[in-house]
Amino acid sequence: MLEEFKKTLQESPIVKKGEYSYFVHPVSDGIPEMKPEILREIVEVIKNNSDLDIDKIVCIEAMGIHLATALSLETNIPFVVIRKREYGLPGEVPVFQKTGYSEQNLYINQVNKGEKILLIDDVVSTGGTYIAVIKALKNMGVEIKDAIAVIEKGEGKRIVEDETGCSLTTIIKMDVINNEVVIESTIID
Ligand SMILES: O=P(O)(O)OC[C@H]1O[C@H](OP(=O)(O)OP(=O)(O)O)[C@H](O)[C@@H]1O
Ligand SMILES: Nc1nc2[nH]cnc2c(=O)[nH]1
Repeated sequence: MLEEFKKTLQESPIVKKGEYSYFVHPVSDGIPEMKPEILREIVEVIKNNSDLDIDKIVCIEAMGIHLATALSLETNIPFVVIRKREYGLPGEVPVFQKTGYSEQNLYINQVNKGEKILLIDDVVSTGGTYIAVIKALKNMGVEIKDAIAVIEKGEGKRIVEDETGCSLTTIIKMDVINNEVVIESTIID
């Protein structure tokens, strides 16, 4: 279980974004090509480790979308996308997202007070994205039953949990050391 995911992650090219060492992997970038078995394994692990008594899956553009799609097809639970585009629809909530290499606004639409959700994204690294999104969803009165970041890079999980009080499930913990991906643990170890 997770063998192909671990192997491909270890083979990730590393590119520099300023000082930031950015790994490139199908789960987090859509390149190199995604092997369907990696997605299947991720969905299986999420199903086994989540409360699926929820109203919807909520993912973050762009690289949460294929994960939410795969999970939705497998569970029959609908999903919505927190977009990078502003729509100006009634109730839209803007969220300022700052990562290790970028900053921009995200926009939450069609997630309602009192709804139970599973939040999913591909990576947690500095924690900037999850902290901003979780705080906004909590302020909106949304019940986050599970928050999942498939790949945990560095200390992102702890940072998010300390800052939001919301527990974050991650499937693979890794870091980039001396220009290479080092896998530290997986959820099934
Ligand atoms: O923990 P953080 O440091 O905040 O990093 C995590 C975020 O970075 C990536 O998003 P990015 O903004 O690169 O967008 P993408 O999904 O469109 O690639 C990733 O999808 C997370 O949303
Ligand atoms: N693909 C990818 N996404 C990220 N999101 C935050 N950090 C990273 C990274 O190093 N690689």
